[in-house]
Amino acid sequence: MENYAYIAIGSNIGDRFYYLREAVKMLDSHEHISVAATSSIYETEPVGYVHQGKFLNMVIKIYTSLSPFALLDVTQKIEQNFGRKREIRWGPRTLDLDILLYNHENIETEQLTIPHPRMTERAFVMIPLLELNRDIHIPNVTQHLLCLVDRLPDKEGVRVWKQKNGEDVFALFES
Ligand SMILES: Nc1ncnc2c1ncn2[C@@H]1O[C@H](COP(=O)(O)OP(=O)(O)OP(=O)(O)O)[C@@H](O)[C@H]1O
Ligand SMILES: Nc1nc2c(c(=O)[nH]1)N=C(CO)CN2
Repeated sequence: MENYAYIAIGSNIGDRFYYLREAVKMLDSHEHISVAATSSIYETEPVGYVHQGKFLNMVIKIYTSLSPFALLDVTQKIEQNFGRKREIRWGPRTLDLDILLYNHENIETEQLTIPHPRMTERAFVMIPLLELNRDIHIPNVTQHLLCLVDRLPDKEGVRVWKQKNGEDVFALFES
């Protein structure tokens, strides 16, 4: 599994914790994906379309032998598996998986953009990402990421909901 990727996971309908856990389990059970690290889980105020419930958000790091497009196919199938409906842009969803980074690649196609185009504007993504790797480098971003996050307007709405517990990927889910 020669490639790494960071994936943001969000849910704001139903049993949000269940959806996050199942998404991580389904990714890890794929023969070409191995989950290497999970952030804490954060409860976050909705951004964009604000008339919806709070989200649970987290970021994970994976290793994979899949191409970025094959990985997108897997994440979209997992979303569909949990009955995600796309009704309102940035609206409520049982499960949302965004590929943030794939190695150090820049990809710009209609189907897939990496780095994820809105990731640096979103504290609900950047705070868990920096928890996993404070020294992470995002292609084409020259600003210091901690300064960047400090200026994000949604930062106050991001609170730890379940602290990461130990090094085991699934330790988080056992308590
Ligand atoms: N890096 C990426 N990760 C996931 N999907 C992506 C990415 N880049 C482009 N897409 C495309 O975005 C499309 C719409 O995604 P989606 O409906 O999840 O958007 P959203 O979650 O409502 O908004 P946002 O993209 O701002 O998070 C997907 O069908 C997918 O093809
Ligand atoms: N707090 C929060 N707000 C959002 C989220 C999300 O995951 N968390 N996802 C969105 C669309 O991708 C739009 N707004």
